[in-house]
Amino acid sequence: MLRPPSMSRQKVSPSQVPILWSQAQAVCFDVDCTITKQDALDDLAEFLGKGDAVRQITHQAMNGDMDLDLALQERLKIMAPTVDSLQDYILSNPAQGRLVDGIQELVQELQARNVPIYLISGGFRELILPVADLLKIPRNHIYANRFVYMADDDGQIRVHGFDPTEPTSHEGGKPEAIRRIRAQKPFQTIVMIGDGITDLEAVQETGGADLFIGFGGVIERAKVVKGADWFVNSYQELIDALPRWKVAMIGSGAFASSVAQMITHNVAKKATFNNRVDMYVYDEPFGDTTLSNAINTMHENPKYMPGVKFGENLVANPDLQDTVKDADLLVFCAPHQFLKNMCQQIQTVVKPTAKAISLTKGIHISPTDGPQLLSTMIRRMLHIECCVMMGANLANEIRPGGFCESTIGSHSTEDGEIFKELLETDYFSIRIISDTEGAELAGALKNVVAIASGFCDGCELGENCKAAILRQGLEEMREFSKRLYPTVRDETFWESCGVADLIATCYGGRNHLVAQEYAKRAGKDSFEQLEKELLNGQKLQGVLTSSEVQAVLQTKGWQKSFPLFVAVDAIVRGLFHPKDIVRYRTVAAEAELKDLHHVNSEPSLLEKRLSKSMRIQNIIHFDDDDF
Ligand SMILES: NC(=O)c1ccc[n+]([C@@H]2O[C@H](COP(=O)([O-])OP(=O)(O)OC[C@H]3O[C@@H](n4cnc5c(N)ncnc54)[C@H](O)[C@@H]3O)[C@@H](O)[C@H]2O)c1
Ligand SMILES: O=P(O)(O)OC[C@H](O)CO
Repeated sequence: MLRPPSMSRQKVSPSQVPILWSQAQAVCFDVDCTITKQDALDDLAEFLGKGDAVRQITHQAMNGDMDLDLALQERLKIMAPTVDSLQDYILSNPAQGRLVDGIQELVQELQARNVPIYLISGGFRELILPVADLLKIPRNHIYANRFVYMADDDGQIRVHGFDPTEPTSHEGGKPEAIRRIRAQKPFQTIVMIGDGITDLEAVQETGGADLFIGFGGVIERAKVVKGADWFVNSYQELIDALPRWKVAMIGSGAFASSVAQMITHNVAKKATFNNRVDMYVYDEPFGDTTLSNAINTMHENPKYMPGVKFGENLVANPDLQDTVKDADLLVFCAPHQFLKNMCQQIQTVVKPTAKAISLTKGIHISPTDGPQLLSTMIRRMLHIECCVMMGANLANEIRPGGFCESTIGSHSTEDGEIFKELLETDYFSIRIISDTEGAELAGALKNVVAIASGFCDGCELGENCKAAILRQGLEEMREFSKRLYPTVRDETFWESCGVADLIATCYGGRNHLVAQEYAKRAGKDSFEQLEKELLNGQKLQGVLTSSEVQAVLQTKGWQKSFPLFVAVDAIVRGLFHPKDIVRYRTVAAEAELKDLHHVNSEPSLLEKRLSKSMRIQNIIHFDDDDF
């Protein structure tokens, strides 16, 4: 008996086992009798007519009763396969037929959660490759032995031994392989799954695995049963214990409802998600009941998106804290003026491990920190990661049979993939980019250009003029974003979140619609009145965003570089007629003068948004990480 007694290790406490399993950042599998039904060397020996002798040695080694390298040498000596016989064996034993029941499903479930999988085997690489390929496990995730070949006197090329530099050719090879994996990627939690004593060893050494799951579906070894943190005979047990993302939608307006409709159907189909979706509803009376009650009875949002059916797995909840408290994935889709207050309400109940995505378009102006991206505000207030989804996605056009594209901006590819899995459908196609800031700013700023386009159409200035406004708008969106964040990429503006959203919103959006009516009525009715009259409770984002953009321009002294943005704001404030959008460059210059001489007028929207102290002390400051 060559191995040190394995029982000295303190086992993981039973309450910690499911937690570690659900938080596994990488899972390592033994191969023989764990992923495949046989020990490949035993099977090869059988194929070569040397089964009995080899099986006996394997059994001794797997039970920890024989030195590993000696066992390997002995078995190879007995078999001495030629290259041709190895090929014959591999071809006559396709990987599919060698797999243990349930392993393919477990591997797929882990892959769907972006958990990297490694194979760590005392077996041989040549015999493992077809299995790895079938399971879509990258070949550089395999730690296994390699045959060494030599030509015999009779001209046959035969296996002569093995490469002693591979970690699993020696005692303690499996923990060594895990140490090598950690050296490449600093995973916090690594799980090892296997049937043998050498697999159990992988958890017993410093730098080894954090949890050992013994697998007895092929062979049950008493020492492994005793030493394992968790012993299972079926992979279904592990699949059932995997976490399922629980989703909360924060918002219940038109777009929130269209998106919730897609989410409810996606989670019902995909095992990575909990089937129930909670939706926060800012409640209001609806007929003789409340909107949240109506949603729960009708399985649609009869006020903001009538006729679009949610799955029955959506639960509308007027209690914001209750909606988010168990959620792993938070989808923020409320008008941006309400977002800060919502974040304040849920600060103490959001799971620290939750992840967020913001679909909200706008910028937040913090009285202390100045302007912030909404994703930054969510990140800072809730201490969780937040990515964004922006795109040409008019809510009332999102439906089966239609088609649209959207852009997820995410610093983490993994988070981007999780949200893509949640949100993508065959009629809602998503691309992930890393330029989160560019995507978010494009989504917010296009609403300002949409107002300009509404002025064009309301004053019948023609398509040439509107195209010129859109071109200038796109240019200012790009320039503004890049000045705030030098990392913003030009290419982002060619994505759905850029030019496509600009076009959709300037032709079919609510900002365009209301600005057009404002122009038709020559500015006699305020945007606030028109919003009430035309949108049935839906909220405009462009007017607020316009004033928020002005706050940035004025503080930075950038007005001259953004004449369209300045002109839109001046028209919205009633300083010019909407038809003046056609001469936005001169309007921008005149607006500056008008503002200077307008000392006794009503405070502008911009002034209202800036706190008194900020104006007096002129202390709006922009730290690098505010943007
Ligand atoms: N509608 C679209 O086509 C669309 C598309 C893409 C992105 N977006 C963005 O998504 C965000 C949400 O838009 P939407 O269309 O889902 O909403 P909406 O404008 O249709 O509805 C307004 C929502 O605000 C809620 N509300 C009203 N007062 C509130 C308060 N005091 N506190 C909290 N909530 C309150 C209402 O109940 C309603 O759910 C916006 O930023 C918008 O720009 C909208
Ligand atoms: O209807 P709007 O103007 O709020 O724009 C809707 C969306 O942002 C379009 O993607």
